[in-house]
Amino acid sequence: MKIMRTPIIAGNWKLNKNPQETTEFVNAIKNDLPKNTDVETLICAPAVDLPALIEAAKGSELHVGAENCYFEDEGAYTGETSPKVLNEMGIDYVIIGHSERRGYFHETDEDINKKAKAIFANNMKPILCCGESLETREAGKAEEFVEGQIKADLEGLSADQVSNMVIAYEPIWAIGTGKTATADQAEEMCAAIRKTVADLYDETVADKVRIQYGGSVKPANVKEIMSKENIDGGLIGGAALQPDSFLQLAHYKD
Ligand SMILES: O=C(CO)COP(=O)(O)O
Repeated sequence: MKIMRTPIIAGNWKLNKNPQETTEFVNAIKNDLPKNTDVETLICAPAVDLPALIEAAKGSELHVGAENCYFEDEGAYTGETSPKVLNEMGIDYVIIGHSERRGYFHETDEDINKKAKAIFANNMKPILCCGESLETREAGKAEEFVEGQIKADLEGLSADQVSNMVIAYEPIWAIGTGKTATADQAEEMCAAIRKTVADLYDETVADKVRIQYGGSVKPANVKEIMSKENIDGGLIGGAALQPDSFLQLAHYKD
């Protein structure tokens, strides 16, 4: 029996859309979103689009998120985004540890852990991404690898914090490739992540933390993925860029 955690359907726009496109997208979806208590919806946009996203989403069910931030609130860190300012602007969630940031921008588990702490210190919630490469999966080491990421990234976080955050399992080989992990593969890893949280904290925390799957989620496969016991949401790239596709994902229960 699936424990009831509020499902969370989130778009990660990556480096796509400008402020005008952001406003147009939100205007196209905002009156047709599910009630927050039924399915939580969220768009995570590039930092330069956040003022437009926040303005357009005002008064609607849509939550607003950033794709990244720094772990310091202020100082001499040219080019970085302050978590303090994101909170002041009205941001709810911040994605951390996406494989693109780990890979292209050399973010370490230590950086990601500091970011998680900074996000909580600023009253927002992290969406912590984890996931293995194809090479690691083929070597039979996927679970061990992801467990290592989770342990390092959650280091020093309280039970209450972890209960309120989101973890996104995104196998690198399924991102933007059209190659989805099967719903069973996704479920297997999400269950392993929940068990890691239970081992690090306790069953209550593990029952509360929401775990998303990400990697080629689309309207055609979202229902099956969301039917799995340990999957509480989707973190969606490509299929979250078009309003009609995002609405179909958000209404996967209908
Ligand atoms: O990386 C992802 C979301 O963070 C997944 O991207 P796609 O849905 O385009 O595969």
